Amino acid sequence: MHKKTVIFDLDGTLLDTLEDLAYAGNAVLAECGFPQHPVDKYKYFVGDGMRVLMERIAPSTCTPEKIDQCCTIFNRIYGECWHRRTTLYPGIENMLKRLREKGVRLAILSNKPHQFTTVCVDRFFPGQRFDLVFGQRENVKKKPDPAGAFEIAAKLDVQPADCVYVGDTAVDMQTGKSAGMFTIGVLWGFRTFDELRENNADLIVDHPMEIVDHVISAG
Ligand SMILES: O=C(O)COP(=O)(O)O
Repeated sequence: MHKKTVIFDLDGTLLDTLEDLAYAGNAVLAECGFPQHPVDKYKYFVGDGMRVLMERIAPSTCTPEKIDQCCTIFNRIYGECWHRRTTLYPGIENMLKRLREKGVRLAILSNKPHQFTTVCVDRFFPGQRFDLVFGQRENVKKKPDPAGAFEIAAKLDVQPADCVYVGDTAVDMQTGKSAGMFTIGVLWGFRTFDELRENNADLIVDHPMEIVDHVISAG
């Protein structure tokens, strides 16, 4: 197998963004006078975009208008703290370097708001390592809809079947599968082996170099 394009999820796959996301989420709740959540719970709140994150962390009695207000506050607070505790997972830098050396094209497709996705990539992956970077954009259906994955394949002029989608959640596996891509689930992110397996991951890995091994069949 030599798949020439690899599309990555961002939060929980390339970047450990959990603490900054939880800090911002809890600061929104504090500002609204709502109860906060332990950081680890955010592993399950994150993954379906900012608005769903607000719906999950706020009390279920919140009106859509209140959720709008939470989104506005989150944008402000996360806009200040997004880089404070965020780091690359171990081995990511080397994996990307190896894939690049092998001529593999690299892209990112995240449900993180697009502007935050691009600032994170610029800051943590300087040097234009990616051919395309898409966060959640207006007028493009978010994951698990395959629209963004199809758009990347089309823009890079590759067949979806020649792409690999790498992520850490059910949403990621569903996205890759509905786009007709080979899916790799990673175990260093926010979710479990069982979640990835139940959502039809083609391969589940616990070290980034396993991605290189499986994308580049020989050498
Ligand atoms: O911000 C989110 O909801 C998730 O972002 P991700 O798609 O990069 O995991």
